[in-house]
Amino acid sequence: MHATYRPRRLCGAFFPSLFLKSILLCWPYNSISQIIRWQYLYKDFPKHFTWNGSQLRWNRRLLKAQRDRIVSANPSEGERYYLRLLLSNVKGPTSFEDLCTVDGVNHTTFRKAALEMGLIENDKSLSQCLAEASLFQFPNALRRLFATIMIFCEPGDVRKLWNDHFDSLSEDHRLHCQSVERVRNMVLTEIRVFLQSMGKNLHDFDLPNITKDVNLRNVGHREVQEEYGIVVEDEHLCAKDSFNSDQKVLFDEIMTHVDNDLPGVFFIIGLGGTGKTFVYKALLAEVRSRGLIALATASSGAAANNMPGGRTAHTRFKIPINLNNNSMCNIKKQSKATEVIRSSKLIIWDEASMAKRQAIEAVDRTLQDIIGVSLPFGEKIMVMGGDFRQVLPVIKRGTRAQIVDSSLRIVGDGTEESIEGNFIRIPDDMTIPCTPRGNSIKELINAIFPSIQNNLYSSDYIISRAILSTRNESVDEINDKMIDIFQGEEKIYYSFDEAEDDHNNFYPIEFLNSLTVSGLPPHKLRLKIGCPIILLRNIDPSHGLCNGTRLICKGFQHNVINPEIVVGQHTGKRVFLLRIPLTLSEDDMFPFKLKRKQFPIRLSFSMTINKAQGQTIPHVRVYLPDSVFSHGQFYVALSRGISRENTKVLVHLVKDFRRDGVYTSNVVYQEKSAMDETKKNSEEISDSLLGFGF
Ligand SMILES: Nc1ncnc2c1ncn2[C@@H]1O[C@H](COP(=O)(O)OP(=O)(O)OP(=O)(O)O)[C@@H](O)[C@H]1O
Repeated sequence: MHATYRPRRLCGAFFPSLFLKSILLCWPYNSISQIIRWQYLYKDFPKHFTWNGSQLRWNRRLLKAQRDRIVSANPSEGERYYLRLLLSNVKGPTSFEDLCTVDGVNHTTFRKAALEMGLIENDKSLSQCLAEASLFQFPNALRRLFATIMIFCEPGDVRKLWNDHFDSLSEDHRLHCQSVERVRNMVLTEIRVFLQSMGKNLHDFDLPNITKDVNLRNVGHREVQEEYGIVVEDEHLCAKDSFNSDQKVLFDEIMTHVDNDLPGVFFIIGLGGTGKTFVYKALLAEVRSRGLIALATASSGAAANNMPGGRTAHTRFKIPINLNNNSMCNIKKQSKATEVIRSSKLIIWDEASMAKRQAIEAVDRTLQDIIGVSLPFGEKIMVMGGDFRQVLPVIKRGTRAQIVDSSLRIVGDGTEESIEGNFIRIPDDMTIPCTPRGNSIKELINAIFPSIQNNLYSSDYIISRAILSTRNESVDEINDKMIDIFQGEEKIYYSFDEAEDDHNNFYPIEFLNSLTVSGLPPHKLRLKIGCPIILLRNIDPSHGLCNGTRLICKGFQHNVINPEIVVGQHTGKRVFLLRIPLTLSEDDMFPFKLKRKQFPIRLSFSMTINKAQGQTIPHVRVYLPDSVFSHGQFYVALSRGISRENTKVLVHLVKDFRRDGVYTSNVVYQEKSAMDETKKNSEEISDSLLGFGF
């Protein structure tokens, strides 16, 4: 891309002593008001204004906007690079002094200003992150944060971090214990537990040894102890008393297998909200109350969080990311993970319909191998469940045939009357009238977040509503508008992006920053106290931090965020999050590998339909500027709410499709797969909630 105005003027800001009449130097004297200036970045200014050299002033550009860019600068160029970075991020600066002023403090160098603004990474960010987190005084969460840093951030000097922050890490224990050695052992033991839950150990890092075990629960196989230690809730134990007939048949059948030590594989299929999770919880409680191990797993973190002791199937079985038809899970026969699986009486896998067929087959093969029995799932009692009307396994840019091949089964019954192929009519009482794009978003927001200013600090209010849409662009647009409306102190976190192995600087930072990538957080993350966020990675699944966990931001500092978990079994827990390096597992979108260091979260006033799968959201608005594009999306969107009255849809009308009423095109795959053949030979329990065993 080339600049279309003369470089002498563009470069003025880079060489102020040579070219005095640059934008920055002229702004104080020209007629453009401050309000207008604040709307534009330096690089965008020539798109909207032209420079009149004789009058030494900027005038509004009357002709079509010009394409432009600031000449590039390399980090090795020092101040020139940092000036460019500031100009690319600060809107409407009036002078160089103004550009270097952050929170009222004037900095003497561009680098210092960029650092204070969070535009460049601080060498001491990890230490600062721990220091800032200690101000919130949640020592247990601080120890988890320490473990998270060890796992995700590859700190250079672990021992120094430990020494520098030992006082804060041990603050609560020191109140009750005089012995420094015992306190150190207690802190290290807890950190060891957190590390182990994330698949690492204390001796993987340069940390002191535990000289004496202070926690008996950790003797022997910790994972096994942990499963035995899961508290059985009375509510779940008594759930069977309110079962409907289908649930009762299922529960009794599965418990007969448990009681008589019979192997069995069951698949529970039911529409969203028909009580599958209700049955899983009752089964888990019943088996655990007998002193046996029942493992709760699910394909998504959100569903795993809905069951006590729930883990994602990927974490529990260590399913490889890149799967083929012969894959095995990464579990060693002598490992603790194997011991837990061997000791279990029952395994539940919720949302198995969302898992890739190859993942389930890998678990089947692995269980047969580690248990040493060549029967399905090594003769374990395996209860899988799901709803094939919902979103199927995600195959990036996969064809319909590839998606079908990766799925266990497709049950798009497609009973809804459709016209012109796949258009279905949305009931009138569920539609919101469509207005031009900008207005419709405004109306959606007003409809679902009425009186938001009176509810800024009500987590229940905020978390019980969301706008769902198909694509990230719409979701980001809504979230941007919402965070504008949301009142309160704002914090902006910029990501630190790099193209791995790009030694020739082919991909400038500015370009990397501009990329919006599904599955990665934004470059510019705007947060306010009380705003809802959703986690994009499995950080610490056993403590509720899974991909899909919803949280509310309760506090922030420069390098750390302190949110509260607001859904699932860990509701109410305060945690710490920090910037971690993130890449995409299957990154074939760019000819380079994008590495983005950012808090692994997005705002969740609005989220994609796929991200909402497994979540229950009482007030839902579905925004469809374009129609859904994959099997089950529309069904998932409509089944997130808990009532028809509180679920409404706004569809942008399709050109050339003129009919009374609101129509949208739906995608339903009706192919049959191998699983259907199996089902034909098995006993169906009911249409609404069916299970089968073999
Ligand atoms: N027999 C029952 N008695 C009382 N409440 C029930 C019963 N069955 C289900 N529920 C309630 O109905 C709601 C929906 O049930 P549940 O979450 O188990 O459905 P689901 O099939 O797992 O839904 P999804 O597929 O969306 O996850 C829950 O609030 C649950 O407590």
